[in-house]
Amino acid sequence: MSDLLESLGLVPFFIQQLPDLGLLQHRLGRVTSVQRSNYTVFTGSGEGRVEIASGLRQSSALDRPTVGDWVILDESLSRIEQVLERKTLFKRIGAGTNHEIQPIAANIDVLFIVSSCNEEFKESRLERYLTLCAEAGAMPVIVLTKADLVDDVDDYVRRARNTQAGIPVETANTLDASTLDGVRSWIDKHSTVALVGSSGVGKSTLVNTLAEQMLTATNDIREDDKKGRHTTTHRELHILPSGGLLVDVPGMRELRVADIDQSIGAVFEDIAKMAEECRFADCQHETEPGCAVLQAIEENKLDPRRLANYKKLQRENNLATATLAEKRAQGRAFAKAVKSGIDIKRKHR
Ligand SMILES: Nc1nc2c(ncn2[C@@H]2O[C@H](COP(=O)(O)OP(=O)(O)OP(=O)(O)O)[C@@H](O)[C@H]2O)c(=O)[nH]1
Ligand SMILES: [Zn+2]
Repeated sequence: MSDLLESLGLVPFFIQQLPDLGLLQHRLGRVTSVQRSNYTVFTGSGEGRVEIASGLRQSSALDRPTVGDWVILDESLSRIEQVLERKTLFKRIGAGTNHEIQPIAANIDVLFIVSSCNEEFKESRLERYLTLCAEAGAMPVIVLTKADLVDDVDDYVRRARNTQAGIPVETANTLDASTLDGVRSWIDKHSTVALVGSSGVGKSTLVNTLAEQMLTATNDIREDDKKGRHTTTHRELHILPSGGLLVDVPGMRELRVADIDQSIGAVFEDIAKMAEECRFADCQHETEPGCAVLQAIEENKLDPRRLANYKKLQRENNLATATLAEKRAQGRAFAKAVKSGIDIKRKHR
């Protein structure tokens, strides 16, 4: 296997899916950026711009390639023929008219959920990101930045640890590389990481310090296109100089709730467990008698804020699911109306 493929994060999970190991030579690659129907793919023989085969173009949005995907190219190395099964997938509800669920980034192993030790820090925000991370199937790590600016870092760490059982929490001054050993310990040479967090918490600074200032230099590569103009290739998957990969796509920064029903239970395991003791199986933990969750709040075993956020995320998920179903029904009705319009026209001819 080429060193390049290895440094791109190729692991047995993907190799095992190849029908023929000969594909490793030139035809297996990883998607490093997507721009409309243009895909940049890195293979063992370097970087190339490709399109997708017509079969894939007709498949649902979720099945089409996205940044981080491992793909197989056709023999002419100009089209993506197949997308390998993904380890993890971050997705969102598309902004288009049909509200399709679209992939944002695939095969991210570790998600750094970045928050700073100041007013920006909110448990509810962390819980939201944790739920989305559980939905994607990635490993979450909370990174608390600006630790150099406060005296009570331990208090932030304690609060962050309470957002999900067993969640790792690292602290950092992102301007000082010597404080990043904890963060670095989560990045091994085959792993792909991504960051989420509010504006200003230090994501870019963290990335730049991790990459020893080299990333921004390699970020955008100017090259000549066929018409002799300068174009800028923007990569969204970067190889870190110290090994490991970083996905930086705009969509990751504004993660929104979409179909997280199962994952809410994973993050709020404590509440789910308590709810098993409620008298009524469908207890909403509002005013019901014999509610074990409300009792836990009364006994100071559960933060009322956490219960409120749990309910809020559930409501949002229900709403997103309902909106999606409604839009799809509207879409079908519209398609039917158009079709019957065509039928009517035909009859009149
Ligand atoms: N003292 C201190 N300052 C920090 C730290 N992290 C970030 N900053 C500062 O906070 C400001 C915002 O940092 P950015 O890295 O731009 O934040 P960001 O999360 O990338 O923000 P967006 O690009 O808007 O999403 C900059 O002025 C940084 O120098 C830290 O750990 N300690
Ligand atoms: Zn209850």
